[in-house]
Amino acid sequence: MSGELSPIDTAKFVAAKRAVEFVEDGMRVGLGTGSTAAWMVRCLGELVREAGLTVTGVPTSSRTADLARQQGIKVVSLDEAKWLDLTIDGTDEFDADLCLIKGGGGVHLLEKIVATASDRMVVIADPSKSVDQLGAFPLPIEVIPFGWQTSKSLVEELLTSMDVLGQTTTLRMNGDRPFISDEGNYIIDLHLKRIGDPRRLSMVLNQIPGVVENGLFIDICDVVVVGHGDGRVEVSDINEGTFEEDRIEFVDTDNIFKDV
Ligand SMILES: O=C(CO)[C@H](O)[C@H](O)COP(=O)(O)O
Repeated sequence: MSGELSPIDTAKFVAAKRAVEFVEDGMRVGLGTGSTAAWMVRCLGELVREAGLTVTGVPTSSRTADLARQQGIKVVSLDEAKWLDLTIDGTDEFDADLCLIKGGGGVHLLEKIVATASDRMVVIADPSKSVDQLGAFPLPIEVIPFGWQTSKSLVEELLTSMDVLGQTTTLRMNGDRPFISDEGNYIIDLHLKRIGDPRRLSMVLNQIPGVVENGLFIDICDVVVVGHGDGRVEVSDINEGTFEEDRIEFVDTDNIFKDV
């Protein structure tokens, strides 16, 4: 293993390295957002440059689009690609059913649209993302700026009848201004501590008109690849009911930091 990477970066890197093995020549691939997904974009870029792999990428954020282009990956919009073979993305939490909380980076709306338009979603994670029950990580909801305080109050009222442990809600900030998503919306974080019924919560949150989308991914993720700091990788496929262990022996980070 490389001595240059911290254990957490090694974990993210090996998960990403293993996940890009799912990508086949000619595939249209959804590219997630976040620090783990960035490793995946670099690993994919390396395959494009060094192994001649042909892929078309649909990024889930402007950040990922910039990185993908820098890595030599062809980038198109979702409507140009129409449908995707595969999406690879990070997560903030995943449970045993491969339900997720995403949106720590504020782009769960685009991530959910892209993952839902894919034959398969592969999630890459370090072990800290695995939870028995979702909810320790704040659940983001993207809301329309118009009447956002009213939408926030409606969400708070709704939470009183939900199976959750905490009910605090906060507007996500960027310094002294509200954080603005790529789509021009606000993000409200729900500090729920424990979510008893993620499926129901996801459905009812999206019934509030000002809520565009919540960060719960239910029945969307097919495979989770968990990397470890010592190079071990675990691959769980919920549809096949399989679990495999693997190891990435050698981490060569020189190639993946090359720009084209
Ligand atoms: O959902 C996301 C962005 O909206 C990210 O995938 C999630 O926040 C994980 O990020 P990281 O890999 O940096 O821990």
